[in-house]
Amino acid sequence: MLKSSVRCYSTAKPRIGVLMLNLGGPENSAAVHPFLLRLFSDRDLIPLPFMQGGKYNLLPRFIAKRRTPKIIEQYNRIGGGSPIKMWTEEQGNAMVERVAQLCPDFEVKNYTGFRYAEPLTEDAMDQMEADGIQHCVAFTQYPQYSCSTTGSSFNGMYRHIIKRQKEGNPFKMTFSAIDRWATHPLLVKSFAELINKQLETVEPKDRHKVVLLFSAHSLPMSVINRGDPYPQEVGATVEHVMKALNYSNPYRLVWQSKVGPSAWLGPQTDDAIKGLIKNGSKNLMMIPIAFTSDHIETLYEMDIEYGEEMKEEFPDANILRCESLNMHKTFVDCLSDLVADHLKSDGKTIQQMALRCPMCTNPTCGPMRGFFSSRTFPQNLTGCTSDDKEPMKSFG
Ligand SMILES: C=CC1=C(C)c2cc3[nH]c(cc4nc(cc5[nH]c(cc1n2)c(C)c5CCC(=O)O)C(CCC(=O)O)=C4C)c(C)c3C=C
Ligand code: FES
Ligand SMILES: [Fe+2]
Repeated sequence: MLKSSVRCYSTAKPRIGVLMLNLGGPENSAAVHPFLLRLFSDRDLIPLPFMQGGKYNLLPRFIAKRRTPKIIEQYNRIGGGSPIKMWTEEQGNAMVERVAQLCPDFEVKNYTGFRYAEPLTEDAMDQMEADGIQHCVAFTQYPQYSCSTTGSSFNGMYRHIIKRQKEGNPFKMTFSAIDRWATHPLLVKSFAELINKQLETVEPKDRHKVVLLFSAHSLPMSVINRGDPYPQEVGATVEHVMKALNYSNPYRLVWQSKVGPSAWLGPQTDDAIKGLIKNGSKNLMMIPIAFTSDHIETLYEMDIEYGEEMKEEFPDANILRCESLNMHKTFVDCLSDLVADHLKSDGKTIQQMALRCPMCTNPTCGPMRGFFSSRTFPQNLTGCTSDDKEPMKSFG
């Protein structure tokens, strides 16, 4: 629990901006191609061959253009676009309302910073500075850390900070980061509550037979073999949730959304569903364990591809899907607690941030990690005495 004993002596409240980082998604058909082009041009996500050529490299353009019609079709099936912006803004608004109660000594505003769709992270950072924000908390919306997701957003932020420095227009605001929260007790509680809610739709006699299929976005094996912490952190979330459920049901961790022909971490969610049904498990529940809201991966892939279409093939099967975290009350409390804890612990980031992947060869990862892991709040922001501060909790 948070103590309410932070004493502040400055009169004006420090202005904190919480930058909610995520991948983003296209809001309409016209936004699909620019989204995919940014995504396939990101070397922190996909180290394609011949990537050194920067804007002259044609491979991302070729892949994005070829993939666009198929992805437009998928977004059309879920209403024309991704709801990720709507959810991120609603979550952020509710979060700062609660943080205002938990941390009355700070003035806190939320911003959305997407990697591949608008509002872009770099633009959001510029906006924060223009709004007079004194300190930016880079708050990843991926609970489990991967260098291809949170790492990519942080690298992007770092490059933008350096760019403005070189242009002679450095940021005045300071930065700190919330980089991972895979085992935060309120995240775990949120999942347990939503799973129980879904289990209640099953007849009591069959409830304990439902196989809980925790499904996370997969990663290429090249990323796994580099030593990326994501699979371990996703596994940690799953184990904490199962413990909260008192291991009430059989369960497995499976991986979805493989892209392209290279090897990705498995088993794939669709193969696992088919295999389990063939092996006699008729009651299954998919749980999106690495996403904080609905978007194409839940609404199209899980609900349509693995839900509706699978039911045509296996009419006897009962394939459920646990609701996404979206605006679940306990989840909003989770986001608020993370930010409040960060502010009250003086923005100290955890040691984990300084550790690069054992096989990392990306020269931009080093400086970025050093930058964020060494950040603390400037004293004049909080005006608090040092013995008031609590150590930041680690939820990695
Ligand atoms: C934990 C979340 C995610 C990880 C890890 C991740 C890795 C990853 N993704 C791609 C390629 C694509 N991802 C796409 C969409 C997409 N990815 C995530 C999350 C993670 N990605 C989300 C939430 C979404 C949906 C966005 C929305 O609709 O709002 C896409 C675009 C869709 C498609 O073309 O299939 C691609 C491509 C790679 C290569 C990767 C790891 C290296
Ligand atoms: S890829 Fe993980 S630290 Fe560089
Ligand atoms: Fe993805």
